[in-house]
Amino acid sequence: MPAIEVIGLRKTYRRAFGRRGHEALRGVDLSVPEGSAFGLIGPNGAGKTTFIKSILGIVQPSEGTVRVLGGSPEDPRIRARIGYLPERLHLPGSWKAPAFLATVARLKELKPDPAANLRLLERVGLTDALGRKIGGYSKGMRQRLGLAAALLGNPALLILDEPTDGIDPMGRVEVRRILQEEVQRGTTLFLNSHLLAETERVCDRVAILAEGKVLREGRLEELSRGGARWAVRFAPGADAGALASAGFTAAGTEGQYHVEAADVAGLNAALDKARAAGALLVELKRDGQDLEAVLASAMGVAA
Ligand SMILES: Nc1ncnc2c1ncn2[C@@H]1O[C@H](COP(=O)(O)OP(=O)(O)OP(=O)(O)O)[C@@H](O)[C@H]1O
Repeated sequence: MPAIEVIGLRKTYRRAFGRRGHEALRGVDLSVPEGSAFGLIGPNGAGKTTFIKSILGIVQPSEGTVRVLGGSPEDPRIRARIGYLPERLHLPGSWKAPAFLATVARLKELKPDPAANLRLLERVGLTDALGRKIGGYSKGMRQRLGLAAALLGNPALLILDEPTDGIDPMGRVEVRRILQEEVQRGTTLFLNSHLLAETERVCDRVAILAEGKVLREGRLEELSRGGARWAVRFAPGADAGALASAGFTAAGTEGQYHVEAADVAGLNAALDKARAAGALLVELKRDGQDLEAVLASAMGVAA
């Protein structure tokens, strides 16, 4: 069962006095596998936030069906299993973080657990700010608190709209680590981020949305064409003949090779053969397009 299943989703925002509305989503089909880390990318105004609000039942679709965790997003039992970080977070400025989390936990009908809430605030890096009023928080601190609120109650599905907006580079590393831990725990992650490098590092599947339509969708390595090819650097002195018979082709520069591998197991099998022949691995990277290039070429198709 997919964590999110959307078929034929359309959303037209109505305008006053019967004027023609704005079509933010124009027939979106999307299936997000359970346990995946799914990234939604696309230009400003593509409909990403509208899509997220539709799968949360905040925006009423004009057409189409939305199923989340096997049920309706309007079902309170389904909503209780979703953690959501909105793009624009409204926080009570005169409150402190522990009181805010306790209130969110109560709204989510969770058992009061102040110690668990404090651990969560520590996890998002807010321990030093516990005594401060939220109104004095920086943008990044507000985002961290929003993330803590989304993580309350170990949700089965995490939907995050620009989670690292305003967070400094080191903070982004921490947030990324938290998201990776959540995915390892089995949580499905649905991420909308303008930071493509972020999406690339965290997500295994990506959909490109533009002008209310999905232009491309799939596994990250499938989208970044050439994803089956890896660039490998071995320490000087590697046996070129042995490397060739293990499937490595020399790339010109000393020690630099390419290898084709359909999956991670195939890649490791080739590396095992190289190491068995005495070659020492120095560097390994995917030899494909990055997400920015994938997005640019998809947008070219759309133009
Ligand atoms: N409440 C609304 N009423 C009318 N139009 C809206 C409303 N919300 C969004 N829109 C319009 O729908 C389109 C899609 O907006 P949306 O916020 O979903 O895009 P987005 O991909 O999230 O953009 P961004 O990356 O800039 O946040 C835009 O043209 C926007 O102006």
